Amino acid sequence: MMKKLYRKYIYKARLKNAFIVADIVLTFKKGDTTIKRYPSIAATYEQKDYLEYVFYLPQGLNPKALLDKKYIFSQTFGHSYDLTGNGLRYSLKIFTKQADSIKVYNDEDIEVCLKGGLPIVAGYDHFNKLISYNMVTDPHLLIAGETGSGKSVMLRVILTTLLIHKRHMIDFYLADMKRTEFHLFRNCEGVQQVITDKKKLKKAVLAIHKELEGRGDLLDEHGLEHIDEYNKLKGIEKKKYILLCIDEVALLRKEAVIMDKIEDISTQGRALGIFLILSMQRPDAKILDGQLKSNLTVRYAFRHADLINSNITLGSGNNVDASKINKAEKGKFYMRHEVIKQLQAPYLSLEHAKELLEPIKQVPIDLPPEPMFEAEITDFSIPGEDHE
Ligand SMILES: Nc1ncnc2c1ncn2[C@@H]1O[C@H](COP(=O)(O)OP(=O)(O)OP(=O)(O)O)[C@@H](O)[C@H]1O
Repeated sequence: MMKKLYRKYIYKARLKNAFIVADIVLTFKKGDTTIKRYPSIAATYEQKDYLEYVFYLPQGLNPKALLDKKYIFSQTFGHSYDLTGNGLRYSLKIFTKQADSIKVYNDEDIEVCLKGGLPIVAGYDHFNKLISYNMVTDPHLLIAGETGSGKSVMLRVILTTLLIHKRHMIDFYLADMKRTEFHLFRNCEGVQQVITDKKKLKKAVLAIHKELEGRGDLLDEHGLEHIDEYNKLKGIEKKKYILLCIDEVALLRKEAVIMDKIEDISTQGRALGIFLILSMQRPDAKILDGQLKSNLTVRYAFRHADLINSNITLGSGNNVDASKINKAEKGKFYMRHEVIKQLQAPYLSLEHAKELLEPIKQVPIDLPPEPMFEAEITDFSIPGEDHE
């Protein structure tokens, strides 16, 4: 009993000290006296995997004073924490146990992610909840991390999930610049092209860019703002979403035309239903310079080489360092979405993915190659479109 009380005292003292050090305080004058009110710690609960604090901000203290200084929690307790609250009452959970290192991809958890939009799977949080987000609202994703940190498995998870559950909504263009992974998706329904060389990629990117411009014109003509609105019109041919996924985009750093068009897609793709997933080992400041980087609003940072690289991917000043992820912690990453969270990617082996994709494999037909990308570079039409 005594021990427990003492522990609670120590816990409270640590959090109180954090408030003092970060100056999370309401200061006001009463007569000649300056009064300081720190948040009041109402309770501490020791749970199996975490320690929870409940605290209240003093009335009159802008919650921004707390949220701007959240860094103090990672400085005091490490990165495994979760802060939630309503402007007055807050819960701060400090996780004492790391989540299990392997979470096998399973239908039950994926099912929960499938409601609404285009679900992009991320990973398990501290509550063992599989987090995902909607690509229609957050259209472009960057995945970065050192070799062997889990990027390819992550892409396998994302693409397999989309192919199995949402292929009727998307045309997939998958560019595998390392020629290692995407053969898995060849001949799957929905996959328009698996591309492994720069020349073909250039044609594909130019064609997608042409489609981007065409869709822009269509929206202008109809006075609409989003391709989803266009698709609700009667008597039109619906436009599917287009997903361009490029593994190891850094190999394209000298390809000015490709990079230029990709930047355009990143700027205009949201409204036009054309989305990007780009992955790279080392976050390349040149490639990620300027517009493209700011348009890749969702970022997954697996283990990075150092803090400088981590800052390129996640942004600086957030007190998160993806180089601190241990080499043995495969599939662990920071997701930058609305906030930065540490997650554990589901593990999907190649064999398991093959098994899942088997029912949607089409028998390859020995026909001449797709006209869209094999034709002369002047032919930028998208298959399935009507042409005069
Ligand atoms: N989510 C995960 N859970 C458990 N283990 C994983 C996970 N992701 C990857 N691994 C393990 O790490 C190994 C390397 O992963 P992966 O091939 O995805 O790395 P990578 O970042 O793509 O590397 P490279 O850039 O060299 O291709 C996998 O073969 C697997 O054993």
